[in-house]
Amino acid sequence: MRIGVITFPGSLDDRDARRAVRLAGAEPVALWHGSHDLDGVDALILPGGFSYGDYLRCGAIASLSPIMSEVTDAANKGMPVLGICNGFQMLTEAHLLEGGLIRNDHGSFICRDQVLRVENASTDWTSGFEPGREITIPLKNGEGGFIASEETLDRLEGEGRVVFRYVDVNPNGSLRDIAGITNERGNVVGLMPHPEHAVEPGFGPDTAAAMRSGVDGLGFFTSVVRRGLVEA
Ligand SMILES: NC(=O)CC[C@H](N)C(=O)O
Repeated sequence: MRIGVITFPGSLDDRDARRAVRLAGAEPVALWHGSHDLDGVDALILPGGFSYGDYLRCGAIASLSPIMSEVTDAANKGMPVLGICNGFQMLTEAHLLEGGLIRNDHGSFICRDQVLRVENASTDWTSGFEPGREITIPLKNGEGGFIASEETLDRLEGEGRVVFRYVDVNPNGSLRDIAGITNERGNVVGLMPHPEHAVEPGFGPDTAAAMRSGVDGLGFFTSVVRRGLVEA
């Protein structure tokens, strides 16, 4: 399986995403935002970072990059697409996911190890987790507050499209503690915390629970690889 990781001007975590893909047993493919060529990949990752210096709104300018028309077509045809942090912001700006991300309610950038509950373990990127499993992965952002209308929130909840919820602490004022969501089909997933930074023991979060595994983020990448192999 070949998984494309798109680099935008100001991307930061594209390299770690490619490393996570490799550790999960797939081939990472570096893609450039200014291209219209997805190079025949089987899945896509929009990585974290500070695309276009976070001007206007985080992810707003990157969502208009040339490659986003191909990303949109591929997503609508069912290709697995994962947006991590800045990538999640781009997916909402591109209307591939609902809602939006606003400035953290406390007004500051936050960087911490964050516990999440996997609420939906049937998406392309979470099928390897048991439903309800709690995982710890890093969180680092300035605009992580998830918002949507009450009607949209009710629909997301009713359709099981809240994929991750913050546990213990709501770090940014996200409505209903939502950390990540999916589209109707379950192939497009976006979340604020960073699974690609928790894929190797000794390099991820240093809380006691996370130290026991250190690889809570790897399941995102192995989930899509396993699904790809099953469907191949
Ligand atoms: N880690 C990230 O991707 C950060 C996203 C964005 N620049 C923010 O601060 O919200």
